[in-house]
Amino acid sequence: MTSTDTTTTAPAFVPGPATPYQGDIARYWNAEARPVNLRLGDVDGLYHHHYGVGAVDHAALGDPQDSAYEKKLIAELHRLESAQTDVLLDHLGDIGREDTLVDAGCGRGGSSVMAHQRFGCKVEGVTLSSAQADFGNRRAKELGIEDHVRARVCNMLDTPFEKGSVAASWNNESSMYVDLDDLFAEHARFLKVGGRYVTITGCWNPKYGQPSKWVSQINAHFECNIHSRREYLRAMADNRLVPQAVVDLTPETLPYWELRATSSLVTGIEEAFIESYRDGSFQYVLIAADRV
Ligand SMILES: C[S@@+](CC[C@H](N)C(=O)[O-])C[C@H]1O[C@@H](n2cnc3c(N)ncnc32)[C@H](O)[C@@H]1O
Ligand SMILES: CC(C)=CCC/C(C)=C/COP(=O)(O)OP(=O)(O)O
Ligand SMILES: [Mg+2]
Repeated sequence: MTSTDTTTTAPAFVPGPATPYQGDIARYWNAEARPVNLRLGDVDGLYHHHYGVGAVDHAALGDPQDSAYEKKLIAELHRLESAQTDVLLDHLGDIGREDTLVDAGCGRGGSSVMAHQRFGCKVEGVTLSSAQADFGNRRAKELGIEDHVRARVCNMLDTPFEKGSVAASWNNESSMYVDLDDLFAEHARFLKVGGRYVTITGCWNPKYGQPSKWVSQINAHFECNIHSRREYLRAMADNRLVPQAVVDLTPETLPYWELRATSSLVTGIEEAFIESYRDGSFQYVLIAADRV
């Protein structure tokens, strides 16, 4: 058979979006090509669609007047985004090479690749975007890990994974696109009893009262629907997910945003994140939960 002979393989069945909203989100991510994501990913081939955590290494950045400064700034923002994934992976518990993990809302697959590189396990990513799934599968092939890391076009509320078959799963900045009860019911279905679920997410702070104007601006910018911290905890409790750790990463992510706001790659959403984190209306949170 030649590489162009397709007669023996039927094309995979890809269902259409479950709702018109999901069609909007698929179109959004199919068209997305912001330099702030592609140029950061080009640093080492890990492509993320999430934000960074940790202190800025000012010594590594050097003098802003230096001609190499912009390149160093991009590398530093990317380092902080990969550090965010490391924090998420730190909370997955003991994962073995034989385990399967699910990356729900996997984007271009950066977190999936890092999980495989750390644990040697299989990682199944799902995204609404065929462009993202193709991109992630192409990267996995280039890295020679396509038998362990795979992305597919699939609604994370209705996945093909068997009941109780998954050791751990996560949503890395992807839970603001779905109803949390539906989301956690699906994770609880495919996770093993004793398995681990982790989310890193932006959520509005019930202590503030209602979503602030900044939160509304972020929702409009990304066409998403940010939930409150209370909604996360309630929906987990209702779906056999018992929080083991709730970590407020807001102070850890602010330096990333303050640095990003000085770069040439700004997208215009920086002020909304900085102001809402500062006024306490919005929080960057990690929740790790046991499937009981
Ligand atoms: C902000 S990106 C995060 C990507 C990735 N988790 C990361 O950290 O790089 C949001 C992702 O959620 C996905 N998504 C949104 N709703 C989804 C759904 N119902 N099913 C599957 N993926 C979904 C989008 O396709 C996109 O890949
Ligand atoms: C914390 C919250 C509320 C996140 C919303 C989800 C989202 C769009 C994340 C970043 O994606 P990206 O990396 O594509 O965005 P950008 O282009 O701004 O870097
Ligand atoms: Mg980004």
